[in-house]
Amino acid sequence: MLNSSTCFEVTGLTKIYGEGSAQVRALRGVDVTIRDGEVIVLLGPSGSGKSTLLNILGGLDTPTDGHVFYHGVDLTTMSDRDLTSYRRDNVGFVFQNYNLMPGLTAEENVELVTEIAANPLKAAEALELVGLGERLRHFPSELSGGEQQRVAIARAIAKRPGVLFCDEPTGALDSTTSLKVLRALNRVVEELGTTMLMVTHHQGIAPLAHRVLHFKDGSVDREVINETRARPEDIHL
Ligand SMILES: Nc1ncnc2c1ncn2[C@@H]1O[C@H](COP(=O)(O)OP(=O)(O)OP(=O)(O)O)[C@@H](O)[C@H]1O
Repeated sequence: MLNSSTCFEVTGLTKIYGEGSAQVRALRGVDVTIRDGEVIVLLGPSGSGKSTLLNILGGLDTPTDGHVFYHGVDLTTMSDRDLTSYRRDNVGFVFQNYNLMPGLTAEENVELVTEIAANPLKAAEALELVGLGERLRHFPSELSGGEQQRVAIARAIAKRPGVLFCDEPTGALDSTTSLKVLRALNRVVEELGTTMLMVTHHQGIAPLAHRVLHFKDGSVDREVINETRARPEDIHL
């Protein structure tokens, strides 16, 4: 297992959406500790709270109760302004939809982030890391779905975030393309040491994790530790 310090300490995390009869308990007192450099895969049925946990840890949403400490600092008591700084300085997000700017090239899409980051990779370096060093001047419409997702990954990691959150990053891709995207993510975590949390419906991705959290009804129902992480070359989707 990793010999590193605590990245996230999550205690009693509860999220209730809505009120009265429309109330949904998305998280029911989640306790989990995540270490720096860990790769975590979150699995579980639709609606079991995976994205809600990711969004709260990423500072995109706030809990109803409980605490999230990032390197010892409690996100749940931060002002909106501090939470914005936390997101800007520490967090990268990759979603199922690539959300690239259609009028900008791959390089320019990544530069949108590198221009405002403190110690970024060069956009070209970030694109090189995800295997798109030859596609800098291409527009999103000139790239395949998997290539567009890799631009989105380059954009997310160019600021060298401490944590990378991926919500169904391969959800819109076929298995061959998914493996290319997973290879790019794997290279990022290995070369930059980024902590990564990935929500997926694809059980076959689980061997890539140090630890797999199985969600059920807003809780972590079961946790599986992989003694050895598989490489993307070794899994079949
Ligand atoms: N903004 C919101 N308003 C109201 N309910 C919400 C909101 N976001 C999520 N929920 C509800 O909270 C519960 C948990 O949702 P969440 O998206 O975390 O699940 P999930 O495990 O990520 O599901 P999926 O695999 O389908 O993405 C669901 O019942 C969902 O409908």
